[in-house]
Amino acid sequence: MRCWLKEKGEFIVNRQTAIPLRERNIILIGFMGAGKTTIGQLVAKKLYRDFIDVDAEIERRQGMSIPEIFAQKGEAYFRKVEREIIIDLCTKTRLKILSLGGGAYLQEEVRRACLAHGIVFFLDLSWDQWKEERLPLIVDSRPVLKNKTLEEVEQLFFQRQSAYALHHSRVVLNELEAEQAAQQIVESIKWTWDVYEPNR
Ligand SMILES: Nc1ncnc2c1ncn2[C@@H]1O[C@H](COP(=O)(O)OP(=O)(O)OP(=O)(O)O)[C@@H](O)[C@H]1O
Ligand SMILES: O=C(O)C1=C[C@@H](O)[C@@H](O)[C@H](O)C1
Ligand SMILES: [Mg+2]
Repeated sequence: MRCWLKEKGEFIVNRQTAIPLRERNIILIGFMGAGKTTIGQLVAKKLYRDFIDVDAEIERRQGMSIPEIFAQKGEAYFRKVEREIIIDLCTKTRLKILSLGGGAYLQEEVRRACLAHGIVFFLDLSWDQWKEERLPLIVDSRPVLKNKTLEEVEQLFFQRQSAYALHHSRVVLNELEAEQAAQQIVESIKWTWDVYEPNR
Protein backbone atom coordinates (compact mmCIF):
# COMPACT_ATOMS: atom_id res chain seq x y z
CA MET A 1 0.00 0.00 0.00
CA ARG A 2 2.85 2.39 0.75
CA CYS A 3 4.32 2.43 -2.75
CA TRP A 4 0.88 2.85 -4.14
CA LEU A 5 0.11 5.81 -1.91
CA LYS A 6 3.51 7.28 -2.76
CA GLU A 7 2.48 7.49 -6.40
CA LYS A 8 -0.82 8.97 -5.37
CA GLY A 9 0.94 11.44 -3.08
CA GLU A 10 2.93 12.71 -6.03
CA PHE A 11 -0.28 12.92 -7.96
CA ILE A 12 -1.95 14.98 -5.22
CA VAL A 13 1.04 17.30 -4.82
CA ASN A 14 1.36 17.75 -8.57
CA ARG A 15 -2.17 18.98 -8.81
CA GLN A 16 -0.98 22.19 -7.12
CA THR A 17 -4.22 22.96 -5.37
CA ALA A 18 -4.07 25.46 -2.55
CA ILE A 19 -4.69 23.14 0.42
CA PRO A 20 -1.56 21.64 2.02
CA LEU A 21 -1.72 17.85 2.35
CA ARG A 22 -1.75 17.94 6.14
CA GLU A 23 -4.79 20.19 6.19
CA ARG A 24 -6.85 18.31 3.66
CA ASN A 25 -9.95 16.52 4.78
CA ILE A 26 -9.59 12.74 4.81
CA ILE A 27 -12.59 11.30 2.99
CA LEU A 28 -13.81 7.70 3.27
CA ILE A 29 -15.79 6.18 0.41
CA GLY A 30 -17.14 2.71 -0.35
CA PHE A 31 -20.29 0.61 -0.53
CA MET A 32 -22.97 0.97 2.14
CA GLY A 33 -22.08 -0.99 5.24
CA ALA A 34 -18.38 -1.25 4.36
CA GLY A 35 -17.57 0.58 7.59
CA LYS A 36 -17.03 4.22 6.58
CA THR A 37 -18.81 5.61 9.65
CA THR A 38 -17.26 3.14 12.09
CA ILE A 39 -13.72 3.47 10.74
CA GLY A 40 -14.00 7.23 10.19
CA GLN A 41 -14.77 7.75 13.87
CA LEU A 42 -11.71 5.73 14.84
CA VAL A 43 -9.43 7.61 12.41
CA ALA A 44 -10.67 10.94 13.78
CA LYS A 45 -9.91 9.84 17.33
CA LYS A 46 -6.41 8.69 16.43
CA LEU A 47 -5.58 11.94 14.62
CA TYR A 48 -7.35 14.18 17.20
CA ARG A 49 -9.57 15.57 14.47
CA ASP A 50 -13.27 16.27 14.12
CA PHE A 51 -15.39 13.60 12.48
CA ILE A 52 -18.30 14.40 10.18
CA ASP A 53 -20.61 11.67 8.95
CA VAL A 54 -22.31 13.07 5.86
CA ASP A 55 -25.46 10.97 6.39
CA ALA A 56 -25.77 12.32 9.95
CA GLU A 57 -25.09 15.85 8.68
CA ILE A 58 -27.89 15.51 6.10
CA GLU A 59 -30.28 14.29 8.81
CA ARG A 60 -29.27 17.17 11.10
CA ARG A 61 -29.68 19.85 8.43
CA GLN A 62 -32.96 18.42 7.10
CA GLY A 63 -34.42 17.60 10.51
CA MET A 64 -35.46 14.16 9.21
CA SER A 65 -33.99 10.67 9.13
CA ILE A 66 -32.67 9.36 5.79
CA PRO A 67 -35.50 6.82 5.44
CA GLU A 68 -37.96 9.69 6.03
CA ILE A 69 -36.26 11.87 3.39
CA PHE A 70 -36.41 9.01 0.87
CA ALA A 71 -40.06 8.29 1.70
CA GLN A 72 -41.32 11.89 1.80
CA LYS A 73 -39.12 13.71 -0.71
CA GLY A 74 -37.68 10.97 -2.92
CA GLU A 75 -34.18 9.82 -3.79
CA ALA A 76 -33.49 12.63 -6.33
CA TYR A 77 -34.03 15.23 -3.58
CA PHE A 78 -31.80 13.28 -1.19
CA ARG A 79 -29.01 13.12 -3.80
CA LYS A 80 -29.21 16.89 -4.43
CA VAL A 81 -28.95 17.68 -0.72
CA GLU A 82 -26.16 15.12 -0.33
CA ARG A 83 -24.19 16.64 -3.24
CA GLU A 84 -24.56 20.21 -1.95
CA ILE A 85 -23.48 19.30 1.57
CA ILE A 86 -20.41 17.38 0.40
CA ILE A 87 -19.28 20.17 -1.94
CA ASP A 88 -19.85 22.65 0.88
CA LEU A 89 -17.75 20.55 3.30
CA CYS A 90 -15.01 19.95 0.73
CA THR A 91 -14.63 23.60 -0.18
CA LYS A 92 -15.20 25.23 3.22
CA THR A 93 -13.62 22.90 5.77
CA ARG A 94 -10.16 21.45 6.46
CA LEU A 95 -8.63 18.97 8.90
CA LYS A 96 -11.82 16.90 9.11
CA ILE A 97 -12.47 13.21 8.71
CA LEU A 98 -15.50 12.83 6.42
CA SER A 99 -17.45 9.60 5.94
CA LEU A 100 -19.66 9.69 2.87
CA GLY A 101 -22.89 7.78 2.33
CA GLY A 102 -22.48 4.73 0.09
CA GLY A 103 -24.10 6.29 -2.99
CA ALA A 104 -22.70 9.82 -2.74
CA TYR A 105 -19.56 9.14 -4.75
CA LEU A 106 -21.61 8.06 -7.77
CA GLN A 107 -22.20 11.74 -8.52
CA GLU A 108 -19.46 13.19 -10.69
CA GLU A 109 -19.47 16.60 -8.97
CA VAL A 110 -18.99 14.90 -5.62
CA ARG A 111 -16.04 12.91 -6.94
CA ARG A 112 -14.47 16.01 -8.42
CA ALA A 113 -14.78 18.00 -5.17
CA CYS A 114 -13.46 15.16 -3.03
CA LEU A 115 -10.47 14.40 -5.26
CA ALA A 116 -9.53 18.06 -5.71
CA HIS A 117 -9.76 19.14 -2.07
CA GLY A 118 -9.35 16.03 0.08
CA ILE A 119 -7.50 12.73 0.33
CA VAL A 120 -9.88 9.95 -0.66
CA PHE A 121 -9.63 6.45 0.85
CA PHE A 122 -11.70 3.67 -0.69
CA LEU A 123 -12.79 1.04 1.84
CA ASP A 124 -12.88 -2.11 -0.25
CA LEU A 125 -14.82 -5.16 0.92
CA SER A 126 -15.53 -8.25 -1.22
CA TRP A 127 -19.08 -9.00 -2.31
CA ASP A 128 -19.04 -12.39 -0.55
CA GLN A 129 -18.01 -10.93 2.78
CA TRP A 130 -20.36 -7.99 2.45
CA LYS A 131 -23.29 -10.30 1.67
CA GLU A 132 -22.54 -12.66 4.57
CA GLU A 133 -21.54 -10.20 7.29
CA ARG A 134 -22.77 -6.69 6.54
CA LEU A 135 -26.04 -7.13 4.68
CA PRO A 136 -27.84 -8.62 7.71
CA LEU A 137 -26.66 -5.67 9.86
CA ILE A 138 -27.92 -2.90 7.57
CA VAL A 139 -30.73 -4.35 5.48
CA ASP A 140 -33.52 -2.73 7.50
CA SER A 141 -31.96 0.73 7.81
CA ARG A 142 -30.85 1.55 4.24
CA PRO A 143 -33.76 2.59 1.97
CA VAL A 144 -31.75 1.78 -1.18
CA LEU A 145 -31.89 -1.91 -0.19
CA LYS A 146 -35.66 -1.87 0.29
CA ASN A 147 -37.63 -4.18 -2.04
CA LYS A 148 -34.48 -5.33 -3.88
CA THR A 149 -33.65 -8.97 -4.56
CA LEU A 150 -30.18 -10.22 -3.65
CA GLU A 151 -29.36 -10.31 -7.39
CA GLU A 152 -30.31 -6.64 -7.73
CA VAL A 153 -28.18 -5.69 -4.73
CA GLU A 154 -25.26 -7.63 -6.23
CA GLN A 155 -25.70 -5.74 -9.50
CA LEU A 156 -25.68 -2.42 -7.60
CA PHE A 157 -22.54 -3.49 -5.71
CA PHE A 158 -20.60 -4.18 -8.92
CA GLN A 159 -22.04 -1.19 -10.83
CA ARG A 160 -20.66 1.12 -8.17
CA GLN A 161 -17.11 -0.23 -8.23
CA SER A 162 -16.04 1.87 -11.23
CA ALA A 163 -16.84 5.08 -9.33
CA TYR A 164 -15.09 3.87 -6.15
CA ALA A 165 -12.03 3.03 -8.30
CA LEU A 166 -11.40 6.79 -8.57
CA HIS A 167 -9.62 7.31 -5.24
CA HIS A 168 -6.22 8.26 -3.83
CA SER A 169 -5.72 5.16 -1.71
CA ARG A 170 -7.47 1.84 -1.06
CA VAL A 171 -7.81 -0.22 2.10
CA VAL A 172 -8.69 -3.87 1.56
CA LEU A 173 -10.97 -4.57 4.49
CA ASN A 174 -11.44 -8.30 4.20
CA GLU A 175 -10.60 -9.85 7.59
CA LEU A 176 -9.53 -6.48 9.06
CA GLU A 177 -11.13 -5.31 12.29
CA ALA A 178 -12.33 -1.69 12.12
CA GLU A 179 -9.54 -0.73 14.51
CA GLN A 180 -6.88 -2.30 12.23
CA ALA A 181 -8.29 -0.59 9.15
CA ALA A 182 -8.24 2.78 10.96
CA GLN A 183 -4.64 2.19 12.02
CA GLN A 184 -3.65 1.41 8.43
CA ILE A 185 -5.20 4.66 7.22
CA VAL A 186 -3.47 6.67 9.94
CA GLU A 187 -0.06 5.12 9.20
CA SER A 188 -0.32 5.66 5.47
CA ILE A 189 -1.49 9.25 5.84
CA LYS A 190 1.29 10.11 8.30
CA TRP A 191 3.82 8.52 5.98
CA THR A 192 2.47 10.61 3.07
CA TRP A 193 2.61 13.80 5.14
CA ASP A 194 6.21 13.10 6.16
CA VAL A 195 7.32 12.33 2.62
CA TYR A 196 5.62 15.23 0.87
CA GLU A 197 5.55 17.89 3.60
CA PRO A 198 8.50 16.91 5.81
CA ASN A 199 9.09 20.23 7.51
CA ARG A 200 5.61 21.24 8.53
N1 LIG B 1 -14.27 -3.85 10.08
C1 LIG B 1 -15.46 -4.24 10.52
N2 LIG B 1 -15.63 -5.48 10.95
C2 LIG B 1 -16.84 -5.91 11.35
N3 LIG B 1 -17.97 -5.15 11.37
C3 LIG B 1 -17.86 -3.90 10.97
C4 LIG B 1 -16.60 -3.36 10.52
N4 LIG B 1 -16.82 -2.08 10.15
C5 LIG B 1 -18.13 -1.83 10.37
N5 LIG B 1 -18.76 -2.92 10.86
C6 LIG B 1 -20.19 -3.02 11.17
O1 LIG B 1 -20.90 -2.95 9.93
C7 LIG B 1 -22.10 -2.17 10.05
C8 LIG B 1 -22.05 -1.04 9.03
O2 LIG B 1 -20.97 -0.16 9.36
P1 LIG B 1 -21.03 1.40 9.01
O3 LIG B 1 -22.33 1.98 9.42
O4 LIG B 1 -19.78 1.98 9.57
O5 LIG B 1 -20.96 1.35 7.42
P2 LIG B 1 -20.99 2.55 6.36
O6 LIG B 1 -19.97 2.23 5.36
O7 LIG B 1 -20.87 3.84 7.09
O8 LIG B 1 -22.44 2.40 5.70
P3 LIG B 1 -23.31 3.54 4.91
O9 LIG B 1 -22.73 3.72 3.56
O10 LIG B 1 -24.66 2.92 4.77
O11 LIG B 1 -23.29 4.77 5.74
C9 LIG B 1 -22.13 -1.67 11.50
O12 LIG B 1 -23.01 -2.52 12.21
C10 LIG B 1 -20.69 -1.84 11.99
O13 LIG B 1 -20.63 -2.10 13.38
O1 LIG C 1 -25.60 3.49 -0.76
C1 LIG C 1 -26.51 4.34 -0.74
O2 LIG C 1 -27.08 4.72 -1.78
C2 LIG C 1 -26.89 4.94 0.55
C3 LIG C 1 -26.10 4.69 1.65
C4 LIG C 1 -26.33 5.32 2.97
O3 LIG C 1 -25.07 5.68 3.53
C5 LIG C 1 -27.22 6.55 2.87
O4 LIG C 1 -26.53 7.64 2.29
C6 LIG C 1 -28.45 6.25 2.05
O5 LIG C 1 -29.16 5.25 2.71
C7 LIG C 1 -28.06 5.82 0.62
MG1 LIG D 1 -22.10 5.54 7.15
